[in-house]
Amino acid sequence: MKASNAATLGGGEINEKLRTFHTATNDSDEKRASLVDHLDGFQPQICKAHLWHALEGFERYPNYFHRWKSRIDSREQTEDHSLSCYSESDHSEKEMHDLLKLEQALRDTADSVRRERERITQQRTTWMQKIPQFLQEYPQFRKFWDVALYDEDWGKWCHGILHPKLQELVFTTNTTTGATQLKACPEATVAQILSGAVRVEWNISLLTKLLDEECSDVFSIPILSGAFCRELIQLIRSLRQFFAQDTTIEPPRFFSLSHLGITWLDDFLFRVILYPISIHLFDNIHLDWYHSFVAGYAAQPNCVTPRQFLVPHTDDSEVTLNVCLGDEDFEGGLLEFGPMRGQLTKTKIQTDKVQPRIGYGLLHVGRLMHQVTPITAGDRFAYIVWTRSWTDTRAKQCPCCWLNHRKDAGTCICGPQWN
Ligand SMILES: O=C(O)CCC(=O)C(=O)O
Ligand SMILES: [Fe+2]
Repeated sequence: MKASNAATLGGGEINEKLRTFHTATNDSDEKRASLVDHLDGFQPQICKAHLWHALEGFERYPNYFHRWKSRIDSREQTEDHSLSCYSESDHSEKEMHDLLKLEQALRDTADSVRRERERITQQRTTWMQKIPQFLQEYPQFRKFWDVALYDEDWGKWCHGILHPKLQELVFTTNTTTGATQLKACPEATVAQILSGAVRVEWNISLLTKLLDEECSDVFSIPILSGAFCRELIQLIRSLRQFFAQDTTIEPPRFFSLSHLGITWLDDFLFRVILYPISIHLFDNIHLDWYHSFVAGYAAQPNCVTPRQFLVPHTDDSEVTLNVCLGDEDFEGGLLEFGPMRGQLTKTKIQTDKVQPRIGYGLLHVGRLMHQVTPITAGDRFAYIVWTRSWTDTRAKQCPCCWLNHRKDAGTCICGPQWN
């Protein structure tokens, strides 16, 4: 099945979903009301907090479920002023019933993880099966899939891809052999760096020459050449059009070139730019994984450029790299940066405007508020790489505290005071 155009057009919402907002208070009041009159109130399948409590409780003390009887006892006593009509065996049955419900909720969760894994695998296989046909129609893009690139030396590899300033500062020529080398790791081959077998380390003086602080906590760095950005845009447009023609498959909603078999660009951006530079810029962050996608914008959104603007948000990332690809003549589409997540007040937020420059990447932590102003003319493409780290800020906080902007986790089930 092919998704309808309407489903793939976003118009600036995060994740391009249509959202209906309820206030948090109404939501939880309603939920509480429906659960409170229900003697059998444990609902791990519909109430995530119940599932969490049961799991955490299980972890923390033995016989967790035995304690749950007290709720029934006290209700019985206040309502009837008599002893509970529940017998011991009723209580045991309830415990067993709750355990069964917990097991079921966990099985359902595992099932949906499995279904998602199968869906993703199937979807990627389908997309990859279409690539040979795409390359028949568009042979000019063959080199993007050419894995032989990995065997090239750095000189051939980066020719035409990198911004001249990056190339000049990061590469050097071996005077004896004449081969181009990465200054930071002179002995390393393209394949070793892109696979992560050899780690790149930047020194501060090199970074000082390359980086500019565009506004507080947002750094820019020249990465890709203008010509390569143009080629990338042509590739993205052609892929979009190719997939849009095919009514038998669901097209990728956001283009991740890696999911279509082009992994070297992401590997380069992660291993040469994001990982080693973040260590210096963002408090010694060591990044673990990355996910990239292309965001396309136009004054009149369509399937190639589905957004017109982007609402204020923070990213699902520890550090984000946002490389502006162009087009050359787009107007509007400024990036506005606000405060860090959680520092937002009810008053109008102070923002800094940054004009994206073609080929330049912006590096910022994902929890910095940002938005994209409406495009007024032309098309605008951004190559976004989100990264995460299992040892840094986002991974240290439970998702519930994160989403609720809790600074002090004491009120959350994950906090040390919870018992
Ligand atoms: O298009 C941009 O410059 C920013 C996109 C972005 O912030 C996002 O997709 O999360
Ligand atoms: Fe973002």
